[in-house]
Amino acid sequence: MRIAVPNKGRLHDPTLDLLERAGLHLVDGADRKLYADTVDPDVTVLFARAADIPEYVADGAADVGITGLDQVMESNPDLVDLLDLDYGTCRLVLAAPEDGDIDSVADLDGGTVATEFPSITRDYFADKDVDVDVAEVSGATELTPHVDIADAIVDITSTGTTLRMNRLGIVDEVLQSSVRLFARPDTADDPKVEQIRTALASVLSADDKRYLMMNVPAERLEDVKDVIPGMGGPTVMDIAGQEALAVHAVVEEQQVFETISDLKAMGASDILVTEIERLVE
Ligand SMILES: Nc1ncnc2c1ncn2[C@@H]1O[C@H](COP(=O)(O)OP(=O)(O)OP(=O)(O)O)[C@@H](O)[C@H]1O
Ligand SMILES: O=P(O)(O)OC[C@H]1O[C@H](OP(=O)(O)OP(=O)(O)O)[C@H](O)[C@@H]1O
Repeated sequence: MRIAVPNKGRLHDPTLDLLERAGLHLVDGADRKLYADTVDPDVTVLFARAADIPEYVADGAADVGITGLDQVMESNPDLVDLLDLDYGTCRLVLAAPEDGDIDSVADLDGGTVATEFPSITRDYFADKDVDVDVAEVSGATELTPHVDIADAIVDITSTGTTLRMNRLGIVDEVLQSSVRLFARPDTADDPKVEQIRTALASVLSADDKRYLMMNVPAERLEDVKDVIPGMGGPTVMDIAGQEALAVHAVVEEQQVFETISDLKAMGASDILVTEIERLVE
């Protein structure tokens, strides 16, 4: 099983972090290599450009890939999106000069749009029934409307800084993107692919949860159970030679603060809150 991951750029580090947290540590992950083995003898990592990864998966050079949805949609929309990994979050937008006369998609009829995403852009305008020339560029897209190469652009934005700096305003949103785990339709159901999907999903599930451990007076157990919004109820254990019970539960991170106040009011003591590495649901 081969996983294609970004070899550089903003997606490289978070992707390797995620693999590591999922238990797929690289065993010889020196930078700038093409391949790396992982601790799982059946899983190899293939490093490739973020934009090339969908092609590698489609061609069979890799079995699954991790890259932005924008890259998948541009290269091969037939690939199967298995899991939203929740980073590399950005939007592909149609933008035009703020002081120009393009206020709507229809205003671009007969015009030119520059983009690094020609396929998505063509599909978008075909869908809107607006006739444009698409000029493919390989970077610095934001400059093109100011040098008369294009009337508008389709490009990535996240904070909006780049558009603002180039005095471009958003006309419409074309696609919301984030990093995905994806596969070919014929391998999407493979048990090993499912194993990788489960491992990555377990890291995401653990991210917004905390493990709570505490001692609870036996007579307050039912009250404590009521305030712990844990998954499937808490685990309750006797403590040798003591009246109190040990109670463990998984709770949503954003509920930890409130839950602890309630628990203390019920006499819970020695409350420990820890992070969870993985949670297989
Ligand atoms: N500003 C951003 N905020 C969040 N995600 C982004 C941003 N820009 C790009 N991305 C996501 O990261 C992916 C890769 O972008 P990045 O800029 O790291 O690669 P790249 O520069 O195209 O790589 P290469 O240099 O190999 O061509 C994009 O396809 C998109 O999904
Ligand atoms: O809305 P913002 O937060 O300003 O982000 C948007 C910018 O981020 C990306 O470029 P990046 O910084 O990765 O440079 P590159 O595409 O030249 O690698 C993208 O191509 C935009 O230009």
